[in-house]
Amino acid sequence: MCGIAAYMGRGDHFRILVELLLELQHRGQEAAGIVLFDMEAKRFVRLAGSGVVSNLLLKDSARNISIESAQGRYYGGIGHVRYATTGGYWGAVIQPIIVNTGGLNFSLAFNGTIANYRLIADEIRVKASNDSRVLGYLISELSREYRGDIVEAVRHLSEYVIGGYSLIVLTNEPRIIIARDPAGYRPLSYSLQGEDFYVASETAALEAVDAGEWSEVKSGEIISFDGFSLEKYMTGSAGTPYPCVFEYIYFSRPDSVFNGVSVYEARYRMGKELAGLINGIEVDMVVPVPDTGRIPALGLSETLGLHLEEAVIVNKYMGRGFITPPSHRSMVVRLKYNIVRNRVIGKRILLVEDSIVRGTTLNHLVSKLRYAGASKVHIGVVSPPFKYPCFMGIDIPAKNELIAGDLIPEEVARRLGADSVIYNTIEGLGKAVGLPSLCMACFTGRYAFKGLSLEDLENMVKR
Ligand SMILES: O=P(O)(O)OC[C@H]1O[C@H](OP(=O)(O)OP(=O)(O)O)[C@H](O)[C@@H]1O
Ligand SMILES: NC(=O)CC[C@H](N)C(=O)O
Ligand code: SF4
Repeated sequence: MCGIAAYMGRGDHFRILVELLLELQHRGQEAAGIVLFDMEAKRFVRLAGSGVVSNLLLKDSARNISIESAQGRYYGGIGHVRYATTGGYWGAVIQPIIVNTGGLNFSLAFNGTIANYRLIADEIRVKASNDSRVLGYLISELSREYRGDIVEAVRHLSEYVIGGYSLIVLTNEPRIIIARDPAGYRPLSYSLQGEDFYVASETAALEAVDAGEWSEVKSGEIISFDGFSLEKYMTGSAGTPYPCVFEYIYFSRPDSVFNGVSVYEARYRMGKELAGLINGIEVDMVVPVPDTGRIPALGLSETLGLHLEEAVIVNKYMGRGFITPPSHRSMVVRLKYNIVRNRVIGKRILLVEDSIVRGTTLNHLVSKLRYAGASKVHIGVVSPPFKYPCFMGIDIPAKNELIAGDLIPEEVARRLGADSVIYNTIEGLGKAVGLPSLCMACFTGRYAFKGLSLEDLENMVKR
């Protein structure tokens, strides 16, 4: 799940984009990039590299760009933090990318997955090992069909794409175009203050940089800003929205609002829903798995009147384990948590977790709690069992990598070394979010792509 951002206005473009990306760092830690439009040279300037956003500031060219930006040389810019879902990890295909084909020159940053990118690449006869480049070429190809009109190209994108996307395009006019796919899987929000236009994946980022009153881009909506006027369009094929429920469970910041629903409140209610399913076990305390497990643990402990103990301490410099590439994931998770021993010795613990996907986190944590002296370790998890892969922007892997793929909760508990695992229900989760429709395909196996089975989608991604 990547983070995307944009700014066009009278302020210091580079500084504002760095700030927005820092506020979106939780959505991608593998690479970061910024593209600005240089008004004097009439060209794009790009600063990009592997790792977190602060690494960008250490690059040789960052100082110059920052000085020139403060002097007002740039007008319009976009940024990206990457968490890979296709192609290679870390620095492989860092966004924003720059597309320069057939007379069109623009930069693109996108959040999501284009599951059929290989098929599209064959069709439009381009070579690409990653979906972002193919998406760029497809927008370019479609724009040519519509006499260079990128908005019209984006309006028709969903007729070709299988997957999910929120995207930002910066043209060399310059103009910023932002869009969410018709299902609205991924978040995107903006704020227009006079002539200052701010865009960020999440509302919390806009609030944190004081961008003023924000709005969310609607599912299927396309917005274009040229520095003076803002125009809104709708994708031709806009249908039922299916926002990603995993944004509420884990991905988004709790201080964000997604489709008008506070992520904090949704997480709190998930904990309340789970509380109704805890019976037949005796516990002395509720212990959250930090960070994301904290708010559901609060909802659960307050509902059951149980003591909440922050007995798992997190090393925040390790980042997020789930979005760490496989080569480093186990090390990150092993070093990320430590236990406050005197708080858990001889205690019966109910560990509250937002999600169990591969089981990496709880494998480490349950054994650490046992070693620290906990007498019982039960696990309450506010999402239902993850059983199916995601093709819309989250690296939820093939069934055989999912711990609950083929196992019942008792077997999952045994694998993790826990006394029991209690999962939320699909109904309880839906009720906690409270929207009329949601994507929950990773729990149900029901994808919103007409006529395509799980097998078809898996084959599409593999080929
Ligand atoms: O079963 P797994 O495959 O380990 O995935 C699930 C875990 O990963 C996430 O934590 P993460 O460390 O990414 O982020 P957080 O600090 O925001 O909780 C999530 O909160 C779970 O703890
Ligand atoms: N998490 C994302 O949105 C990833 C974007 C794109 N699919 C990539 O892998 O680079
Ligand atoms: S399958 Fe799961 S992770 Fe993917 S978009 Fe749907 S709810 Fe989100």
